[in-house]
Amino acid sequence: MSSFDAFLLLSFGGPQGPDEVMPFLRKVTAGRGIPDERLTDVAQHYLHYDGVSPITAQNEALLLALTKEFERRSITLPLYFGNRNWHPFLADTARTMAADGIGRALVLATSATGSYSGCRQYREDLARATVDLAGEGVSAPEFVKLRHYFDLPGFIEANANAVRDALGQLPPEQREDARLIFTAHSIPDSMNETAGPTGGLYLAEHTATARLVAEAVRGPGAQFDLVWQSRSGPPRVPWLAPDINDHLRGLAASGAATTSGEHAPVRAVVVAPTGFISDHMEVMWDLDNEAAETARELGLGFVRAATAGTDPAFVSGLVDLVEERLSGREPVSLSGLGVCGRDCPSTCCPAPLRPTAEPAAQPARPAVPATES
Ligand SMILES: CC1=C(CCC(=O)O)c2cc3nc(cc4[nH]c(cc5[nH]c(cc1n2)c(C)c5CCC(=O)O)c(CCC(=O)O)c4C)C(CCC(=O)O)=C3C
Ligand SMILES: [Fe+2]
Repeated sequence: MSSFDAFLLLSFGGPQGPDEVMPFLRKVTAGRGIPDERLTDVAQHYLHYDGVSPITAQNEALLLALTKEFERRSITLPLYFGNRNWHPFLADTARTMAADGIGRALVLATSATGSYSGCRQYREDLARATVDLAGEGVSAPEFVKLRHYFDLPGFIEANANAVRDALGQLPPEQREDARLIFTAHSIPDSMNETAGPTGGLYLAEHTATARLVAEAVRGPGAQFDLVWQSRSGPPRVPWLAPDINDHLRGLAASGAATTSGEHAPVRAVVVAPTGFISDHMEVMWDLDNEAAETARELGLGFVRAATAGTDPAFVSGLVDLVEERLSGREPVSLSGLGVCGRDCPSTCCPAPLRPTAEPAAQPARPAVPATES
């Protein structure tokens, strides 16, 4: 059994005012081949909310809820918070942890699934912070990233609660037939193809979450759609499709195939962003503004389900995940995909080739240790 002396919440980060929007976006997209028009577009999403991304406040709320749950269960690890792209930056947090005498920390990333963007890039961030601190003569803690939690019972329960609440907001006559649509962040097809030890893990994990939530709400074999949102990158590069807006148009035009093979008109949808653990900018802009507007134009009833956020079932599930590592308890996998993201081979989820980026603009990628138990 291994011992840990701290817990680190590791996230993406987001701007906290209008002046921070462009510097944040440049940092996120450096060397990524994202067209300038897309950057200007996304800047408008943030500026619409006075340049404040919701993600930092959401993470602070999660950290507070986790702190309380640690206390309730008498887990004495101190909790820290650091980000990849904005304050508090991971390297600063790691420096504080080192000064506090932390030797080994469990890390929870705010992405529940695998892929380069959702998993490996966080491992690289941890490795880079360690290298950066070593350059200052500081020895960073050893970081151990927790496994993926896309099928954690508490995550499924929190999302199922949210879908039930959303269905309850539809007019009674639309509830039973409302289409359950799950969304996650689109990624390039090629990133999905290389996700996980044998490929396709991003799609497999999001499909598992969607199925488990749909079945928790409507019973075994329940119908559901899994679609994608927030695509970026040049149009000629294929990303996971269909996009939520195209999907809504398709449903309105041709209806949905029922189990008996007929096409029934779709009158209402519940859209559950199970690919996000809290209300990120992508959820607020791409769903609450854009997709809601598409549905309105099509005359479709539309309710967006809440994200897991600080739902007590989710918070408790995350602390189960911590206790699993503290006590060596057997992991629970509801989906049958098994334990994902724990002992990753070094070839797992490789950084995508970015043909449009200047080689010099590529940040140096520190080696990621193959295993880390
Ligand atoms: C899989 C995935 C998650 C995981 C889900 C999770 O971890 O929750 C995620 C999270 C997030 N992505 C975020 C923001 C952005 N992502 C971008 C760009 C990209 N994301 C990608 C994928 C993902 N992204 C990809 C393949 C790109 C293309 C560039 C590249 O190959 O790296 C861009 C650039 C502009 C644009 O093109 O949109 C921005 C601003 C925020 C913060 C939101 C806030 O402020 O609330 C969060 C949590
Ligand atoms: Fe992103």
